Amino acid sequence: MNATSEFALAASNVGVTIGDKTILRDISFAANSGEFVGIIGPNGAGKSTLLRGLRGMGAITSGAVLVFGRPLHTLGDKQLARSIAYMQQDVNVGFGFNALEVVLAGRYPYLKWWQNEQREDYEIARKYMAFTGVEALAEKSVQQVSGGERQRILLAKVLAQETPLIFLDEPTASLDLGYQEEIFRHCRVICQEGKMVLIIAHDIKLAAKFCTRLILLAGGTILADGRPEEVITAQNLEKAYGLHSDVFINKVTGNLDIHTYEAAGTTTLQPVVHVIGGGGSAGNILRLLHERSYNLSGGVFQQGDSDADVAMAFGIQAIVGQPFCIIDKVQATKNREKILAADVTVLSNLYYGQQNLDNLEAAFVAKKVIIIEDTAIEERDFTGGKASKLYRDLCTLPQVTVLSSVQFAEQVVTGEIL
Ligand SMILES: Nc1ncnc2c1ncn2[C@@H]1O[C@H](COP(=O)(O)OP(=O)(O)OP(=O)(O)O)[C@@H](O)[C@H]1O
Repeated sequence: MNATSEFALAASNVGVTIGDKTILRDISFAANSGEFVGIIGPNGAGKSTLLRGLRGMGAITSGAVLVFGRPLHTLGDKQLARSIAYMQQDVNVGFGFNALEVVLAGRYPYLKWWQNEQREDYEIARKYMAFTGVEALAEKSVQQVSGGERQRILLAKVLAQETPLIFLDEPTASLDLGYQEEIFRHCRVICQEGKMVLIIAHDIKLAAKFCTRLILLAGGTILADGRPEEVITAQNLEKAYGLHSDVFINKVTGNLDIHTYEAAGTTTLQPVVHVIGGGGSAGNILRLLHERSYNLSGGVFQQGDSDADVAMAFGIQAIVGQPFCIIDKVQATKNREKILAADVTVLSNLYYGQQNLDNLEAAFVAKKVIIIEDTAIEERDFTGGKASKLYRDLCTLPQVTVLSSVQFAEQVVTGEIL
């Protein structure tokens, strides 16, 4: 079988119907050797049915599957077993077998019916047990190993089959975070060595971190297929899972991250709110209001400031200035335009220096102001008293309400304010 000239795996218009129920329809994709493909999607989307069908274990009722250019149904059992190794979900591991015997069973496609495993088979089994870190368990009964150890033994078995394609159906289910990451890391190495792995995963963030490509299944068909950042979008998550979310690159981890929330307030017309902040003082306010679907803007934040990052992650329009620079005329004007356009302006528990004093001055033009005060202004004033005076003047205006951040959050949730 030529492993270089054709796609390793190609499905065209694959469908599965059981009885009168259509479980899969119009599934088309092609994958190359070296690709680490994650299949994600909600419960009942058809992921396991697809994997079984692609392995020739469940009847495909329409379409075609090619393995290195050859129709799946033309491959004999042993040929198929030398092409695709498949780790099923919740597989029963034979009672009374030790770990080495389980892994050795992966060598069956290479043995004649009268043959026992040869020295080479033992060497191969031990090699993959060492790779997945279970070599020391070789003589141990598989009934006496932990869930994580069991999964790594089964992964070694699948690898010992030495196939160019490896299908894994939720191999990380019930594993702790450490073992989950380990399985994905092993798969990444295997793919870098030229195999193709198709893995069903429920942990989208983990799949996005390790897989080179994701296929999102929903309602029995492919909703999205591509690089993780192309597939994992708020729109796709809403369509597939009915989830309200924000998808962003986590600055701490550098990985794609998802913030999910229960949408509230979408049925009524929400007021326009402008949040004045900076230095991390506005992040919680922006998140709270964004989750409740307020029409938001923010500023003037500084580049690199976490308030600017929160606004960007949530797609909130923000005015952002240079770090350590005085708010310039353009930013000051834009800030006032947003304040004037807003029904309510929230002034966060900001610390003031000369460079951001204009944020406080700008609040005077607002129709209605909610000041968030967690710390006395004197402790936040690095302007020699200028900010404190302005702040006290602002507090005396009739359109101003002063609340702690806890009171503000409570009143937003109960709908008393805004
Ligand atoms: N043999 C069968 N007969 C009838 N319906 C079936 C059969 N096998 C699966 N289904 C149905 O097909 C749909 C897809 O099931 P499948 O197990 O492929 O989903 P899945 O995406 O793997 O789900 P999960 O994430 O819960 O494991 C489900 O609605 C399931 O009930």
